[in-house]
Amino acid sequence: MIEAHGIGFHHPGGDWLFRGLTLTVPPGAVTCVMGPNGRGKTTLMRCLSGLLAPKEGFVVREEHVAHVPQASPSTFAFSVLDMVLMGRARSIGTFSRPRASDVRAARSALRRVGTLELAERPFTELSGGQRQLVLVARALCSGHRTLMLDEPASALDVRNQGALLRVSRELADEGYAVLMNTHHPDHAAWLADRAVLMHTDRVETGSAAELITGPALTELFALPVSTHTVPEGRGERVLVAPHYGS
Ligand SMILES: Nc1ncnc2c1ncn2[C@@H]1O[C@H](COP(=O)(O)OP(=O)(O)OP(=O)(O)O)[C@@H](O)[C@H]1O
Repeated sequence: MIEAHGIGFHHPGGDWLFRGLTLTVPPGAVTCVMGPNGRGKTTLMRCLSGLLAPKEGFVVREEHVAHVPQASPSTFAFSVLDMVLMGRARSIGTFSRPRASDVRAARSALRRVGTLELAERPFTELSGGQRQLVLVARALCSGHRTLMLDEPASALDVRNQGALLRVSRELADEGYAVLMNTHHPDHAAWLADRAVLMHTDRVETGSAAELITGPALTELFALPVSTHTVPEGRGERVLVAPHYGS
């Protein structure tokens, strides 16, 4: 659980990205943050996880946060398994060797995101999408029950996007607090229980069902967006259709 009380942030010499923002990232739910490029989604996530200190207000965290950054190249050719084991650095200790239970947890996290067969490969040789999935496994392996994922699907093919969405849903159903920045309103419509819409002039927070609507997304992205309800499984699914123009 994370609670932000009236937080605000601006970079040195920059305008306020948000001010007076109060929101909760509750356990047992997925909260999706959406907004245009450069609006401040990553900055907000870094304030919530403790990587940045807000310039006003304060954040209450019940426990450590597992943060999955936007996929970035790694300089050192660690094996994928070692990369995931780094998620357990706090429990392993700086100069100790991982225990068998740590290795089991790392392999289990890799299996959960469908990348166990990559365990012995050097992380530097993976594709962008494979790296993203391994970084999610590293967060899972940490044992922390608050997960923050910064655009985790940006390099994934549609099958792996589906796998990531299903794992995120399962984790929330198991009681994790999941916060996800996404450029895919369709993903948010499928996954989110709660939403944070970072409009140009304000930030809205609330239930996903109320906030993720055609008119709200049209305003958010300054582009016509419609939503369509279609049958899926035993329920219904909201499809989001941006109208890119001709
Ligand atoms: N270290 C920094 N110093 C100064 N300005 C910064 C710094 N980091 C980010 N910014 C600026 O803050 C604003 C918000 O950046 P941020 O990365 O939070 O946006 P975002 O919504 O996550 O963007 P995107 O969707 O493109 O990833 C941008 O205008 C960016 O240029």
